[in-house]
Amino acid sequence: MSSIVEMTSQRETQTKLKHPIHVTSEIGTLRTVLLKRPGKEVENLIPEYLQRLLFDDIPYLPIIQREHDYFAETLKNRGIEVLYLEKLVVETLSNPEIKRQFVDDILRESKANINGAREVLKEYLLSFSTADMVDKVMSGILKREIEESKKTHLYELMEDHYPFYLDPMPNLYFTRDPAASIGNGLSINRMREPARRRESLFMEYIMKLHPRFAGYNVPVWLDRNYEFSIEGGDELVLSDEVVAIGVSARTSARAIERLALNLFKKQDSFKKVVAVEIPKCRAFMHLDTVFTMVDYDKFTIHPEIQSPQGKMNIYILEKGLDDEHVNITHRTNLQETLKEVLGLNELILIPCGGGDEIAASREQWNDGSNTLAISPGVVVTYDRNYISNDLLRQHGMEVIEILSSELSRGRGGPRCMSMPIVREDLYK
Ligand SMILES: NC(=O)NCCC[C@H](N)C(=O)O
Repeated sequence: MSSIVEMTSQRETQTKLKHPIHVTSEIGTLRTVLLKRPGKEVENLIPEYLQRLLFDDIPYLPIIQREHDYFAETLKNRGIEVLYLEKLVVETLSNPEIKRQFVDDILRESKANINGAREVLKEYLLSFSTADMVDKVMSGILKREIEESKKTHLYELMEDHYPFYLDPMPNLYFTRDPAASIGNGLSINRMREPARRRESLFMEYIMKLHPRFAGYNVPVWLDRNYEFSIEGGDELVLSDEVVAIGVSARTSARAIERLALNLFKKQDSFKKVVAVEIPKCRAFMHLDTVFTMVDYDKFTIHPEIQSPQGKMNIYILEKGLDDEHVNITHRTNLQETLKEVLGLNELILIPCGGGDEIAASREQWNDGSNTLAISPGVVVTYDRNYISNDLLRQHGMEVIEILSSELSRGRGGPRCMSMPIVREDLYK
C-alpha cells in the first residue's frame, strides 16, 4: 500500500494536470493507464463454471502474470504511468469506516450466493488486512474457507454442490469494461453479465474516495445504477467531438442514448455519438473486439461485421431541441460515416487477418482487431496475430507486440486490458 507521502505526491501531480481524467481520443499519446494484474481469481476458474464466468479455458497463473507484467513494462518503457486497480482500491479503503461500508456493499451485490451467511462473511472479510480483504473479494470466497461450526444453512454444508460464497472475478484484468474515460469524466458502467456486475463498484469507490480523484468533481456521465447496460469495450472516443458506441450483446441502445444526452448537456465539446450495431455473439462481444482506431485516418476492422455488400446499421445522435431529446439519423456505410464525422477525405479500414476467411476468424477470436494505440500510429497488439500485425506494419504503423498465450484465453486483447486515464490532446 502507498504511503501518505506517495499519495500526496500523486495528488500534487494531479493538481498540475487540472483534470485527473482526460481522454479526448483513442490515439492521443497515452500518459496514464489503469491495469489489473491477474491474480488468484484466475485459479478459481473451474470447467463447470467457465461459461458463466466468461472464459473459454483456464489460464496458467504464473504465465498469465508474466505476460501481464511484460505488457505493463512495455507501457512503462514508453513513459506511460501505470496504475493498478488493486492498489487504488486498497488505498481507497484505508479508512476502517469506508472499509466496512465497502464490505457491506460487496456482500449485498453478491447476494445470489450468500443468502443467510452475510454476517459470517462480513466478520471473515473484516478479519483481514485491507490488502488481503481486497484480494479475497477479487479472488472469491470458497465455502470450505468458513469454519463448519459457523454454517447454519444446508446449502453451506453441501461442499460438492456449489463451491463459492463469493464468486471469483477473473475478468478484472479487462479494466476497459467496468468504466470508460470520456473527456474529463467517465461512465461507471452497469455491466450486462452478472459475472462482471460487481466490478464497477471498485471504480465508484475510487472516484468518490481516492485522493487522486476525490474532490475534483470528476463528472460521471452515466453511473452503475442506471438500469440499462453499457460496457467500456463498446465506448470509443474518436475525437474531442465524437464518441462511437457499439450496440452489442453487452451495450443497450437505451444506455447509449442516455449517455449521449448527458454528454451533450454537460461536456459541450461533444457533438456526436455514433451508435454502431454489431452482431450479438460471443466472439464479437464488444465493438473494440472488431474495430479499433490506430491512427488519425486508420482503423482495424473485422470484415464479418459488415454485410457482403459492406453495409451496417449506424445511427448518428446529435443534440436535439432540448436536453431530453437527440436527433437521430441513419447511415449504412462505416467508412463514409467515419469520414463524415471526423472531417476526413480519405480513411483506411485495415481488415483483421488480411481479410482471409480463416485467418480473419482465427485472429479476431484472439483479438487481432483489439489494438491499444499509445500515440497516433503506434499500437500494442498480441504477438500471436502475425497476419494482422504485418498488415498494420504495411500501413505504416509501429506495432509493439506483447506475449499472448495465456492472456488471450479470457477473450480480450491490449485495448480490453487497459483503461486510459489521461491521454494528450491531438493536434488539430
Ligand atoms: N473490451 C473487451 O472486449 N473486453 C474483453 C472482455 C472479456 C471477458 N471475458 C468478458 O466476456 O467480458
